[in-house]
Amino acid sequence: MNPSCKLNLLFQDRVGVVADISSRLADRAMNIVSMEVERKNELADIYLEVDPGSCAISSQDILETLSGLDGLQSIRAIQTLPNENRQNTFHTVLDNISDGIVSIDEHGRITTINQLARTILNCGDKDLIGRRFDAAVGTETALLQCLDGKPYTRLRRSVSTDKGKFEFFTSARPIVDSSGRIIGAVEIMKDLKAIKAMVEEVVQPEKISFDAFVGNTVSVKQVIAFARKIASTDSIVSIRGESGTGKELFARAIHTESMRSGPFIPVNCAAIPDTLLESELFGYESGAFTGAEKNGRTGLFEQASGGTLFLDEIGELPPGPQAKILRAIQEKQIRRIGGTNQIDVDARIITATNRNLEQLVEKGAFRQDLYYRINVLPIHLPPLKNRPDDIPILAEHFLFQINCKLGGALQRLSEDAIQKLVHHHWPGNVRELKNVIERAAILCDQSVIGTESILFGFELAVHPAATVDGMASSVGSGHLSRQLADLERRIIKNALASAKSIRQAAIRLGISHTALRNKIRKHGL
Ligand SMILES: Nc1ncnc2c1ncn2[C@@H]1O[C@H](COP(=O)(O)OP(=O)(O)OP(=O)(O)O)[C@@H](O)[C@H]1O
Repeated sequence: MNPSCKLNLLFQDRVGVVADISSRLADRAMNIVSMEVERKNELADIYLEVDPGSCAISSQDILETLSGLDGLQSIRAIQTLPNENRQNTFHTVLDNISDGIVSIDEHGRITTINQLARTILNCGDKDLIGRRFDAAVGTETALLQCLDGKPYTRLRRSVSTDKGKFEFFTSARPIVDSSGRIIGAVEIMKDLKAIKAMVEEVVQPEKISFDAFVGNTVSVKQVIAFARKIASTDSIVSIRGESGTGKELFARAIHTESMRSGPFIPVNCAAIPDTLLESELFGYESGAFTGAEKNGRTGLFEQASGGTLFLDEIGELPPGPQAKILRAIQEKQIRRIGGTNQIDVDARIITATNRNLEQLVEKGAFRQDLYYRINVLPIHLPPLKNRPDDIPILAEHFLFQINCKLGGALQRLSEDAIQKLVHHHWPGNVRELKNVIERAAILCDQSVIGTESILFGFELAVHPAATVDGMASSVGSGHLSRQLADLERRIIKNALASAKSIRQAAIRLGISHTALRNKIRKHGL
């Protein structure tokens, strides 16, 4: 069979151009496979695909056949017609999106199906276009019911395919023409594994970048710009700011941006008992002291080598460790307790404190030489009350995170609720805001969170419904079973919000993992 020939002809626009082309080709027994006409000003741009039929006609013959036509300005052979290009682009886009998509016409015949939908529906590379959906795919027929005007949203399905088991959420909508008549339906499938990975990335991103540090005010933008500049250096950074202003988050972002290959090791200097501080920081050799691990232990300085050691609450360090840390920073070497060798450590140091280090130095509670050593690149994180414009976006950010974690519908804050947040003085800074929003999301079962669910610390004592204990005392009206179900839902929501995983929440609630999963499903959480 001879290959088809594709041409682009440019004509002075006139009546009968298309008819003339058709009749010339018909006279020579050549068939038009497709023709596209684009009118531009006085010109007609015509794209043509011709099947030369069984006769041995070359593309040169076709060019000659059409060359004498009235008004023809140019004629050239082309590789693809515009519609083919559009189709190719459409299929490439469709195959590269992360949802499975299949559409059918009004008779239930497949009109589009992308690569992911083929995988999920286990139909490989079969030619499916034009085939009845139920005959071709055979898994379920809900999409066909959509042709009767029955859409569905997020139905959970699972199928076993030769590539393994697929669990997915599927939604479908009828396709209507301009008069409202149903002319087809489209189904969109979301792979559950991909959704879970995305939720994890949102709720607990592996790498914290400055994008995770939410804030649009000038002061925040300035500290981020400064931190970006110095992130890749080895200099010690000292982050100052009230409790809950995001010092650790910021330190993690600097570490990520520094591109150091080693780990980020956070140490809360105030949380480690004085007697253990040195062994934790510098490690020890075997048999260094009674109760020590048999094979000795690597300290946090060594663990952070090649990465970042984050010394949080450095202002709380007792004098002994202060001197040793100073030496380790200056010499870039440590000696394990009970050891004789100096060990090289290449850890970038970031310190943080909410204390006034200058006052501590004055009082003699913090070594002056250590103060000067760590105060090379100070960064001050502003308290939340000084940047009220950031409150709404931070609140939306935390609400989105908790909604993703709880898995229910996305909520939003009412304008009054936002005003209540903006007018609070935030002694606990961003951490307090995060807690307030999480509590509101748990307390409120509506899609819009109002002021009554925005409760600050001082309001909790007088608002019984804000605690799980209080929930039981907030007796409403309605059948007991309904009220109990409502209470159960709130308790589960609460447990899920405060636990790291469903398994952990189940342990806290004293029920099995499966029982909790069933209840989560029952309550649509
Ligand atoms: N700008 C921000 N954007 C997003 N989340 C933030 C921001 N600031 C703080 N957070 C969140 O608030 C919580 C408290 O932040 P973080 O622990 O970093 O504060 P901190 O200043 O180190 O507190 P502390 O001094 O008590 O140790 C964390 O959950 C953190 O992710």
